[in-house]
Amino acid sequence: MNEWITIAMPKGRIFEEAATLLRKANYPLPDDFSFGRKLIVEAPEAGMKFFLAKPMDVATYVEHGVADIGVAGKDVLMEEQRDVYEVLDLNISACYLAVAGLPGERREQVAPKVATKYPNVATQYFKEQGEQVEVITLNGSIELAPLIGLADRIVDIVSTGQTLKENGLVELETIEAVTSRLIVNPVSYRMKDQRIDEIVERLSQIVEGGES
Ligand SMILES: Nc1ncnc2c1ncn2[C@@H]1O[C@H](COP(=O)(O)OP(=O)(O)OP(=O)(O)O)[C@@H](O)[C@H]1O
Ligand SMILES: O=P(O)(O)OC[C@H]1O[C@H](OP(=O)(O)OP(=O)(O)O)[C@H](O)[C@@H]1O
Repeated sequence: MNEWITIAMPKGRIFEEAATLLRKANYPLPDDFSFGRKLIVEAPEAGMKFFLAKPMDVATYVEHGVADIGVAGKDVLMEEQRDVYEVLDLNISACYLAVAGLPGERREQVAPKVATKYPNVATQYFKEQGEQVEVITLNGSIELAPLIGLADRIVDIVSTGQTLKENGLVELETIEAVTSRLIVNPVSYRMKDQRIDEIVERLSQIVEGGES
């Protein structure tokens, strides 16, 4: 067998779509690939070892080289700014980052509070807009912040818009489109270039063929 490739997979909503891509690319994945409570699964025939990580942590594992490659949302890559190569847009888990708030929020307010799971993205965005804000970092349920008076606006992921709608919030500005990306550790790319190129090629055929 060739050398092993270690892959960091994100738990949660991206996982199934990424697993479907791998299956379509004909990688023989083991029966326990749904992981359950297991965190590491091997696919010996494919020469691949997978581990399951929090989506926000995938780029950290890849940067440190404990994973050769990984699947991460563009939102995570923008927030984390890790030293990894972003080699392929997998075109899955599409959503976007946006600014939202209560309807009629006074935009001229001095240094409004902005709640978000993406403090770096929010800070950078408002700096580019020339607007002074106070960023408050939360770990989830971001839409709650303006409803209970913690923040004036939020920066968060929007997909269907359902969460904003059900909580009476409105989108104010779009920041960036988000899809999941294949990322690679720079040293792994040098040491295992043939194997990684083959994976990128097989996955890109599925993505470009509109099969993802
Ligand atoms: N509503 C959504 N629709 C589509 N993609 C989304 C949505 N929300 C997030 N994503 C994408 O999926 C990735 C993972 O989101 P997910 O909600 O599974 O994990 P998380 O919220 O970061 O982690 P956790 O819920 O475990 O704290 C995000 O980084 C983003 O790229
Ligand atoms: O536009 P929608 O389709 O409603 O999706 C957007 C919601 O999905 C994500 O939340 P998630 O489900 O990850 O929960 P969280 O609050 O724990 O981040 C995101 O943070 C929004 O709240």
